[in-house]
Amino acid sequence: MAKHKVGLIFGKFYPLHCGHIYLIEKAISQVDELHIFLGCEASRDKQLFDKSHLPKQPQISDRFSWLKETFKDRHNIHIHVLDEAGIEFYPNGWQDWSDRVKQLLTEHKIIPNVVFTSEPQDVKNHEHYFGCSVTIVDADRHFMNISATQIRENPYKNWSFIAQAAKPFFVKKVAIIGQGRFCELPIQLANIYNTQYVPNGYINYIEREISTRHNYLSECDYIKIAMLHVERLTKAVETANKLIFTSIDFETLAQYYRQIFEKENDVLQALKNSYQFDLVIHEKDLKSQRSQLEYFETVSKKVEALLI
Ligand SMILES: NC(=O)c1ccc[n+]([C@@H]2O[C@H](COP(=O)([O-])OP(=O)(O)OC[C@H]3O[C@@H](n4cnc5c(N)ncnc54)[C@H](O)[C@@H]3O)[C@@H](O)[C@H]2O)c1
Repeated sequence: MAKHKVGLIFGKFYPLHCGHIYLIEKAISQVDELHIFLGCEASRDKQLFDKSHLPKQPQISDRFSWLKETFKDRHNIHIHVLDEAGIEFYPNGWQDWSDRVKQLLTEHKIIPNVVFTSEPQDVKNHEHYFGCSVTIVDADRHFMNISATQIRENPYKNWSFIAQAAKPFFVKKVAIIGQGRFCELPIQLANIYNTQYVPNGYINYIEREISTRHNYLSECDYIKIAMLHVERLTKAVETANKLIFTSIDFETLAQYYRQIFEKENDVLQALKNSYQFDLVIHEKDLKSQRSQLEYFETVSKKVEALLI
C-alpha cells in the first residue's frame, strides 16, 4: 500500500490571499492530509497592523475563519492556531518555535512527511527541526505575484488578490443620507464603483406599510426596519467590490425613533454602536453646494479618499 503522506504549511495569513491559496492547493495535490498552522503572536500582529494601511486589525478569529471558509468541506485540510507567544520572532526563534509546533503535532497525533513553503531560505531549518522533506512552491511568485505585505500596504489596489472569504472584512460602508435627487447619489456611486447599493429598508418599509395597512410606524416597526437593513448590508458585503452604498445608517434611524417616541431604543443604540459605517454624509452638511453636479463631485471625492 502507498504510504499515507502528511504535509504541513505555516503562515500568518495576514491576510489570506490567492498566493497562499495556490500554495495550499498545490500542496494538497501532493499529500493525503494537509495541516495548516496559523501563527499568531499578539505584539508582532499589532506591529504588522500599525505599519499597514488596513482599515482595521484582523483578529485571530478573522484569520482562522478566512481559512476555514476557503477550505470548507475539504475533509483532508486541517487548520490549527499556533500560539507563538513568548518565542523570539522569525528568524531568531527556530528552536523554541519548532518545539511549540512539535507539541501541537504530538497533541493531534500528526506525523509529517513534508513541509510546503515558498521560502527557499527556510528549507534547511525545516529539514533540521522537523526531520522531513521540504517542497518549494513557486519561490519566484510566477503564478501569483503577490505578498501579504503588499496587500497590507495597499489593500484596495491589490483587491483582486485578497481571498474571497476575507474580502467582506475589508469592505467599506458608506451611507449618503438626504432627500430628493440627493437620494440618487448612493445609487450612482454604487454604479461607478461596480458594487452593491443596499436599498433603504426604512423607505421600503414605509411604502409597503402605506399600501397595505396604515401610514405610521410603531416602535416595533423600527426594529424590523433595522433588522432588515442589517440583513441586506451583511448580504451585500459578501459580494461587494471594495465598497457598499446605502442611504441610511443606524445613528440616523435611532434619531428618527428618538424624535417620534421621545426615548431611546436599546436595539437601535446597540446597532448604532456596533455596526460602524466608514463614511456617513448628510445632505444638510453639504448645504454650501448649489447644484447636483457639485454634490456629486464633493461626495465622489470623499468616497475616493476611503480607498487610499
Ligand atoms: N520564530 C521563528 O523563528 C520562526 C521560524 C519559522 C517560522 N516561524 C513562523 O512561521 C510563520 C511563517 O509565516 P510567513 O511569514 O511565511 O507567512 P505568510 O502568511 O506570509 O505565508 C504563508 C506561506 O505562504 C507562502 N506564500 C506567500 N505568498 C505566496 C505566493 N504569492 N505564492 C505562493 N506561496 C506564497 C509563504 O512562503 C509561506 O510559506 C509565522 O507565523 C512565523 O512566526 C517562526
